[in-house]
Amino acid sequence: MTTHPTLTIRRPDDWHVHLRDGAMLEGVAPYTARQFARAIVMPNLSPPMTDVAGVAAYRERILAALPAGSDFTPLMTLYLTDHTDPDEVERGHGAGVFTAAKLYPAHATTGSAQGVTSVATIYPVLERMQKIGMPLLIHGEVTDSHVDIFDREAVFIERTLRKLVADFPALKIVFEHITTQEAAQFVESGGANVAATITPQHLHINRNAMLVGGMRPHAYCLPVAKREKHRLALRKLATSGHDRVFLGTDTAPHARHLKESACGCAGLFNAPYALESYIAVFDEEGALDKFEAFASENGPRFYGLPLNEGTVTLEKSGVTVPGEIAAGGTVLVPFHAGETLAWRLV
Ligand SMILES: NC(=O)N[C@@H](CC(=O)O)C(=O)O
Ligand SMILES: [Zn+2]
Ligand SMILES: [Zn+2]
Repeated sequence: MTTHPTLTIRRPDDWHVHLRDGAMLEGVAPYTARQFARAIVMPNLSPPMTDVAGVAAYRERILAALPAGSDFTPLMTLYLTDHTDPDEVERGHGAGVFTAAKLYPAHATTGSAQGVTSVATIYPVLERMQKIGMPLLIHGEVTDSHVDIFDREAVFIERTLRKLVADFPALKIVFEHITTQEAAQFVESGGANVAATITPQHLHINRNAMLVGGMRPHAYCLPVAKREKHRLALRKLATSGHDRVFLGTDTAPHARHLKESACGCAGLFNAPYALESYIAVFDEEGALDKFEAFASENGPRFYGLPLNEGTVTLEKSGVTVPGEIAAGGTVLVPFHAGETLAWRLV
């Protein structure tokens, strides 16, 4: 009998997920709950989650969608708009309903039509968040039609993020799903209050995966995958052991027919094999000793939350990802569809 190498780590969390609502929520939530103890749940539903009552009710729907016996904890977020009231933010945070608030520049991504038109309009909200110690999560892309889509993250750093960080030196900021060398450098050289999440897809693929040999909608997400040098910079940062960089899958399910379309939706469904996808990268980079910090320690430390008790074990015995997964009365194509990954969650 051959014995496979194994790796046991403290139970991990996912600091960026889209669980959706209704039948889709019921279909996808068990995949995240199987791999992670907690997850930051993004608020870009339609309509978006803009108040305490709405977010509290959404949390109940998530808990109701979990498999019997699951101890998964959804950590909820508020969707910021031009009209967000600082008092509502503080009330929801104080009541334990909002873990964080999410800044979507208006029209940057899926479900961002009611996002913030100019960061200046929410300065009173950011003042309050800084005061009460509530993290700000940012989809960091400009939406200016004159800016090339591959440059939108790097331009956001220069036009918006540098000033934001300077104006709110004590505000905890998570630069979500970073995709560029510029973002990696910004976070690495930033202060103790600036962190980033990195998705599995941006560690595995560059833009060729989307465009070579035909248009491949299942590799399309936002921010869009960039050229190879950016992927390599992200891999270096993720596997470096840097303590302000952590796991956030950005699992974002869209029905197959809505992705395979003349105007396909942005987002990858990576929840079912997320840990398998990440650990492949750490193994390839010779950095398995850094995986636990990235997956299970850096996130809770940055958010000021306790580390999870318990462990999960991964085994280097291989797992083949199915070509499609039925969920929510429709069909989803998972990230790595049809591929065999070296490690599997035991
Ligand atoms: N990442 C994506 O491509 N899509 C996300 C939105 C987001 O995180 O920007 C979605 O909700 O579908
Ligand atoms: Zn986003
Ligand atoms: Zn997202």
